[in-house]
Amino acid sequence: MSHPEPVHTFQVDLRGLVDLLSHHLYSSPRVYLRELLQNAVDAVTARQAAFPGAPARITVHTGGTLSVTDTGIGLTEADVHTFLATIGRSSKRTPDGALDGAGLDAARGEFIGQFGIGLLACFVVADEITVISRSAAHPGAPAVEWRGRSDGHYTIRTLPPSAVPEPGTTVRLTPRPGTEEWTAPEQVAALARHYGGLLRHEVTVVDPHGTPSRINETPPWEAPYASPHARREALARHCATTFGFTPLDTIDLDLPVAGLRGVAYVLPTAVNPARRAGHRVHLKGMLLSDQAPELLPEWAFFVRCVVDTTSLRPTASREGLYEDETLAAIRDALGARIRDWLTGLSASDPGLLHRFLGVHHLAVKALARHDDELLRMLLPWLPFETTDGNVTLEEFTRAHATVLVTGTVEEFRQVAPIAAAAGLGVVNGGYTYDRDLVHRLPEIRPGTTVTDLDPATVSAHLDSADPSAELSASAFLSTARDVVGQYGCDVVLRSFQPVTAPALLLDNREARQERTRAEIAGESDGLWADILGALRSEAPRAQLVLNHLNPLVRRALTVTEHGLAVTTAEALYGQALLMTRRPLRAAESALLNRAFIGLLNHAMHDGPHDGPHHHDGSGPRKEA
Ligand SMILES: Nc1ncnc2c1ncn2[C@@H]1O[C@H](COP(=O)(O)OP(=O)(O)OP(=O)(O)O)[C@@H](O)[C@H]1O
Repeated sequence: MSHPEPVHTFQVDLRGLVDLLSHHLYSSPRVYLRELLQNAVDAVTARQAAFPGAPARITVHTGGTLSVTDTGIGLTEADVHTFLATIGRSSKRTPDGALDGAGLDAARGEFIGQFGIGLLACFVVADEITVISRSAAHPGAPAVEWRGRSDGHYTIRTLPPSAVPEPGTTVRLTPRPGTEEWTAPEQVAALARHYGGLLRHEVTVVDPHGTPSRINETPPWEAPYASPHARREALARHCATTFGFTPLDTIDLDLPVAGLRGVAYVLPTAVNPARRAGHRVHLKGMLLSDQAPELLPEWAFFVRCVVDTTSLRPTASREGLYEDETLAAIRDALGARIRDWLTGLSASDPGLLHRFLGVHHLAVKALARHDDELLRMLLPWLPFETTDGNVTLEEFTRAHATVLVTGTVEEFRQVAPIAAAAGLGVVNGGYTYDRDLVHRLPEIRPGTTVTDLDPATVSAHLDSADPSAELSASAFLSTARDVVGQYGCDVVLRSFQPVTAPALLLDNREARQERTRAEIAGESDGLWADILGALRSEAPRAQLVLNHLNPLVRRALTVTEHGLAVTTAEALYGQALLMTRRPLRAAESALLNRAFIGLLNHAMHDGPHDGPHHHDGSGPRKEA
């Protein structure tokens, strides 16, 4: 015979549970006021639903004892046992509504509370809470007084109706020694404004002298204004008091399906894209979080939002947004709104667009790389560093049918003046996103050509020296080719502006890599040398372009004494190296030193210096 096994119920250590919920769920004791306001709002909402036109007021009295009184639905004695005295039970969902069940979904439509634990937050600042209530739904029922203690015990007594003349609820608490700072009158007023500034029902805080202050106001995006200008000004002021900056512009956010309204303020200064901005999210007026980056897509880091919504879900601590499909959908929709604003600007307010891009171009560039439509609309407006200065691609392409892009900032710095003088249009592609973006220009402006700048392109655009000059320079050029050839570099003679530049070293990444490979291969032996040798590529070599217009070069071309020619070639190459602004390798620094000492020796009529010199007479000479 098997007996049915006895079923037990979990035993709950009330003190432990109350302590856990009240002290560890919330980040700061200050949330007690939010929970009290929230319960009052929900009670008023419930009464309004049952009795439209009933009074809807919430009053906070400050002083030694704090009380929050509402004209809400109130509680009968039975309600108190069921809802107030049962942790985790809430009147705001159906009894079988599990935390994500249907009952909860229904409740979310109207109420802010849902978990049935909010009141416990009061035990962070007080050891005892008193609730005095009279039901609006059962006006004949006696008023009831509930006293709950943080050790989990409570008492209930009924009061004569005269003790509580109007339906509604008052929650009263006296701070525990040490927590008075959270219930001090100014603190309570500040907290009430912080959390309840956008509540829809009248909220008043009364100071110990009996002076009332109205706490809540119509959200500034909903208030009526005399003109669009007045509205803009009011919103700018709201942004300044809320976030501490005057916005470049204000974007209205309105998603009726999500019961969401609010504004996005455009930051007037650049911010670090990696630091996502915190947005203020209100739930049915009550502030849920003032640090919610998850409200917007990552790319929208140039705005700060304030929104009020009916559809987002809070986490149990009410300090964050519950990451669900609704939040994801809202994020996408708000992202689309901000993007529309941006694309609309080019038509509606180009001046503002320019100012915006002046500050946030990096954000837009990051965004445009993944968004074809945005790219099409904004690429022509984006500023780039070019040989024509800091201009938009629109202006730039008017002057240059072919757009050359450098791969690095250094390349641009070195080549830009010479390329510009030769009539070439070069864009600095060395900054984040720029090279990628410029390469997409032909998609938007058919007929435009975009090419990576390589040494051959530049030297092809420089005028050749006339043949007779080339001929008379051939002896020096040959020596120079031997000398500079050791560094994987060719030498050519051209005429280019500015005349002050003696030489230009055109180098690109592949050429540099090939030199590194050759260098390592030269130093290693055995297997490594073979492998590296096999990797030898036909990468373009660097080019030292000597400027035939430059007086120093003209003088160098006349040097006939071999030792001096070698030293001069080294000096010219060294100077061009310095102009590339890239760090010198050890061999290059050594070359520079050697060249200077060599020149010095010659100047002192010492003749060629006699230290170890691997070019001495060893290079293939073309003439005696
Ligand atoms: N001011 C009030 N007027 C009427 N009923 C109230 C009031 N305050 C609390 N209650 C009742 O007590 C219950 C428990 O309140 P509590 O704040 O602990 O949880 P909740 O508001 O339901 O949910 P949450 O944990 O999300 O705040 C409420 O569901 C409500 O029925």
